[in-house]
Amino acid sequence: MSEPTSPEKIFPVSWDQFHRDARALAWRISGDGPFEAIVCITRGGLVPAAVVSRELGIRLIETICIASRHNYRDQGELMILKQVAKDVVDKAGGKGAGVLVVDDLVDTGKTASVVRDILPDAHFATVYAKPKGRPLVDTFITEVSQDTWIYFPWDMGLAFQPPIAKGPVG
Ligand SMILES: O=P(O)(O)OC[C@H]1O[C@H](OP(=O)(O)OP(=O)(O)O)[C@H](O)[C@@H]1O
Ligand code: HPA
Ligand SMILES: [Mg+2]
Repeated sequence: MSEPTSPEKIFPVSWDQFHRDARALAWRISGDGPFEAIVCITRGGLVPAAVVSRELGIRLIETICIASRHNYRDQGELMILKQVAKDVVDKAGGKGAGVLVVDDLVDTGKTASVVRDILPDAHFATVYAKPKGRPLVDTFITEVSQDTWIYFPWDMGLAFQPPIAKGPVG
């Protein structure tokens, strides 16, 4: 079932800001390791996972491929397109101890709870968090309100801005 999602506020994030926030995430979790592997939740987790793996020197990177928003913002059925490889799940007792799970954000928490079921002892880190999903993450950098939509740099491009004096367009 899709949920009605029409956030009132927007939070646009530039590449520069995202890099700084992802690096801050690496700093914050640097004392929580050591981590043997990163499990990155694609696609949004790919970029922060690259930054965190570089900062913390973690070279074993696995993915779990999950899609839930098939029509842009509206959340639909959550589909696991690719599972975590067995050798990574089997590390440190089979519950994810020593594994760092990385995603761009936690919103309703549905994606995070599915991954937690697979890796209950993993450390779960996201760059951004909304209140509903926040209890499911161990570490995040910035919290935004539930009615805020985060625009990631890979979803945006440069666009002409009409002068303020021209008034609102449309
Ligand atoms: O907490 P939730 O409400 O589950 O939402 C958070 C998830 O939604 C987005 O992924 P999406 O399924 O849209 O796929 P994408 O990463 O490929 O953009 C985002 O990257 C998170 O993984
Ligand atoms: N922005 C981008 N993708 C998302 C969001 C958001 O606020 N919530 C869930 N997926
Ligand atoms: Mg995602």
